[in-house]
Amino acid sequence: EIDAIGAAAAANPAVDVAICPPFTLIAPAAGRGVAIGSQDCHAAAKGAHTGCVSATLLIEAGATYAIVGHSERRQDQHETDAEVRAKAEAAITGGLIAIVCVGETEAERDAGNAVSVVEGQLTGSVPPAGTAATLVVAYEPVWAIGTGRTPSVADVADMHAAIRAKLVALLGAEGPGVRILYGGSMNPKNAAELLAVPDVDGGLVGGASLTAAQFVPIIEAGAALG
Ligand SMILES: O=C[C@H](O)COP(=O)(O)O
Repeated sequence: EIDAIGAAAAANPAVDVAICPPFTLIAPAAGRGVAIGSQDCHAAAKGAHTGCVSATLLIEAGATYAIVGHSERRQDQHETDAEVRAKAEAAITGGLIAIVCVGETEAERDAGNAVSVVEGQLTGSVPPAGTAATLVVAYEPVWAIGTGRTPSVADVADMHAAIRAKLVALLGAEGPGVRILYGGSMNPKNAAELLAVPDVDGGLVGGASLTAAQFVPIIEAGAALG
């Protein structure tokens, strides 16, 4: 699958394509035509942290990106905003591009708090030294991950506008250039519509990234938007 995705990346050079597999698959996936990222990055550059993987080790294995603060880690490993920021800082300092994930739960959206929750996560998780070149933000409503449900285009637009405004407030001149990804049940059918929303600069694709048949049309949808 990865070779077919690599071919699609080569055929669509305007789109930055990366695969973020489990740690054990980073080295085998590297060097096959598509950028590689990790699904976590330890907050310390080195030291005695048995079982953890640092930015240095990730780069040695072939990674150029690191996802930090995915909602599953915030939930399962109880990662806080401060820990996510420390991981993002370690990733960036180590030479990786950090993909910082944020997103509200269904209960938080139902309560009308989605934007304020995400703004709070950004305030706590975004490294102050993040730049357009070293930082990516991924908005993933928790209730949309792996469920086949997505927010309305209007809700995505509202959230991404709020994220952009917060990034400008936090990072000043770097804020407008930070790429903001949408994630949560993106697939070949809805990708073009979601990617066309203002301030949606790409996707963080889970299930539909597992096969070239599903992922390549999403890459092509991004390329078609220029
Ligand atoms: O890690 C991937 C994202 O959480 C999105 O997953 P999904 O596209 O399967 O909903």
